[in-house]
Amino acid sequence: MNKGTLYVFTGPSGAGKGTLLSRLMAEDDRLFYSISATTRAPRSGETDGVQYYFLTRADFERKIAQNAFLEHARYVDNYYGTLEAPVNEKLAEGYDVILEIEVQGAMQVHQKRPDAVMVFIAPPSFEELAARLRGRGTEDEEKVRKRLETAKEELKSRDRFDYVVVNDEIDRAVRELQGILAARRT
Ligand SMILES: Nc1nc2c(ncn2[C@@H]2O[C@H](COP(=O)(O)OP(=O)(O)O)[C@@H](O)[C@H]2O)c(=O)[nH]1
Ligand SMILES: Nc1ncnc2c1ncn2[C@@H]1O[C@H](COP(=O)(O)OP(=O)(O)O)[C@@H](O)[C@H]1O
Repeated sequence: MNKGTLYVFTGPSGAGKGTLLSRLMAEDDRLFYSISATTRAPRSGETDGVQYYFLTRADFERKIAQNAFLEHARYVDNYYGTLEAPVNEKLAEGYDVILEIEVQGAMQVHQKRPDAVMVFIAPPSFEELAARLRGRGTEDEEKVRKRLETAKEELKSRDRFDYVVVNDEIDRAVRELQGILAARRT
């Protein structure tokens, strides 16, 4: 029997998911942030086991075959996935577990765990999304373009979520997210 609640946070790359969630995590010790596995290369400053478990494609595919993933998807040129065991452990311990994942994976979780709370983080506009992604400076222009192409599709699925939070101003958006969590805990 799960004691905690599973939250799925989705939204296009550059919308500000990481920024908002790190703020949320810092102020709430009942939350557990699920560390995903990925085949993408670490960015400078990223460490294995902190931002992601960085796996080779062969290791990732082995884990798919072992059914180790709650969900997994290909995003742009890489695999990303949520390992199921730690999520279940933390929910059983009473933590609210946060998944920060893209849309295809979010829909898989929605199917498998209908009680998961689905939250879409949206940028104020497509232009602002592009500006944030370029401003972050973590991807070269070709990868930025691919992410923005994917974002056009992802933005169409916002209506399939329980909540849509527009990340216009960080403090305001964090307060809105805190309100969603508080409503689920009463
Ligand atoms: N399906 C799925 N998507 C993930 C997972 N982890 C991260 N993602 C998503 O993959 C996309 C790319 O992530 P990343 O390369 O770290 O870029 P960033 O999120 O823009 O910093 C983002 O939309 C992430 O939310 C996961 O475990 N499963
Ligand atoms: N509300 C906001 N206003 C302006 N810039 C923001 C806002 N939220 C996030 N950013 C910036 O936008 C970029 C993308 O945010 P990030 O959290 O990395 O997005 P995601 O995790 O969704 O890919 C970062 O450079 C971040 O500092």
